[in-house]
Amino acid sequence: MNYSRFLTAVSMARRPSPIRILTELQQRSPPSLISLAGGAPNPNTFPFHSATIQMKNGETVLFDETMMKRALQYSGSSGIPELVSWMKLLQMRLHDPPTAAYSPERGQMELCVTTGSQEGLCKVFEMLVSPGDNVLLDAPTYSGTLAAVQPLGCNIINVPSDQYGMIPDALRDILARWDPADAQKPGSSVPRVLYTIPNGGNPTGASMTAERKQKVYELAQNYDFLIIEDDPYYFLQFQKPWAPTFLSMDVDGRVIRTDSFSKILSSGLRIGFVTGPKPLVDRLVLHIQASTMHTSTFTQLMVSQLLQVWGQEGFLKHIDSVVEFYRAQRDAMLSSADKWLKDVAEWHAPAAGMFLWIKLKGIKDTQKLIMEKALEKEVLLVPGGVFQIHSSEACPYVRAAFSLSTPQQIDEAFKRLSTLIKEAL
Ligand SMILES: Cc1ncc(COP(=O)(O)O)c(CNc2cc3ccccc3n(O)c2=O)c1O
Repeated sequence: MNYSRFLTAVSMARRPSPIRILTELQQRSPPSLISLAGGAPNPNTFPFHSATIQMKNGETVLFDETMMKRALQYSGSSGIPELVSWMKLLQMRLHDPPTAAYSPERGQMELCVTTGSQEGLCKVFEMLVSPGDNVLLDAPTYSGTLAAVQPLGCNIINVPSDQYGMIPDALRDILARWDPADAQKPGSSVPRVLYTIPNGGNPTGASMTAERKQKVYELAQNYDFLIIEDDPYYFLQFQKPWAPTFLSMDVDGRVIRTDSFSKILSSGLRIGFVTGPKPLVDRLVLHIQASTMHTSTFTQLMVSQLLQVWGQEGFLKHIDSVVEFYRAQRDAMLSSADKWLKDVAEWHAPAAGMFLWIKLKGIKDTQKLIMEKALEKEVLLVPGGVFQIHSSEACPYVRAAFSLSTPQQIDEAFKRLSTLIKEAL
């Protein structure tokens, strides 16, 4: 793969930070090294001494004095080594990426830690998308993605999708306006980036089938574009085996995958990962060096210590309990929807994630209904327009999250929504 053709001028201009190089050199050196180089503060001046994090299963995550000093200090921009290596091993076990065995220049699988997958997404788009570029994505989509992409001045091309995700034949029809042979010509307008949320899509709850992913990947090969696989709900799939990922079929090194611990360990700790070809991930790390420097060392160490104790088996066992919780929540929402909404709305049962995408019958646009009338009835959902490329366009959908409210609250909420819709009709 010729990765340089995908990079923006800004990304191409990034250079390693000399200070960060010194920090990482020092961290790799023996304790006998005396460094007068780094401008790091002396942790003996920090007021924090130690900490013990009590886990619900009775275990503890301990920050003794030495660990606390490390936790409170700067660390490497790609993530602390033990977390990076733990996650790389998990990716190998879950996805068996063909790129794991490749040489760096051929797109060897690399991984870095980001402050939530939101940081990863934002930096990936800023690395790849220049003003005027054609970017492929299936909308409605996560509003945080639109917030990251739209300011870049690109031309977002909406690829139609349904409850099984992006529709490959629709993508093929869109791409037919270009000649694949032109893809690598300088100044070519052939799209270089496709973004999708393959599992438990936000807001639609849609999950792509393996067959559709394979067809999309083949189109990516034919037109030589990269695939951004934004997959924070991968671990919230209600059925096993979990769907094969784009990363698992990436024989070319053209998939950039963002993962998140937000839906399974903690959203406030802000731990995400970008997994992709080394030439691209290394470029992202240069951006991290110049922006946040790194994700909080303390939170990385807290999570990393837990994962060391749990191991992969313990981690996956925890995921099973999280999936059971959300399955019960989903089922509660579906039964309440059947009870209160079946005459006034329609929906598909999500196979993953935490959202139900509900189309209100006879309502052209839900914006006013939700932002004004629903609040009077004391029920809040997200009007579907916010997930559209052009949010001002009418949208008959609402997004309902089944993550936080109890089944009883969900039932009452849908009862109120039902009254609201019937009054509006
Ligand atoms: C598809 C997709 N990709 C990336 C992210 C970012 O997750 P991160 O790993 O935590 O950075 C998300 C998070 N989605 C949401 C977050 C959120 C936060 C506060 C309040 C509301 C929120 N709502 O509604 C959301 O959908 C997502 O759905």
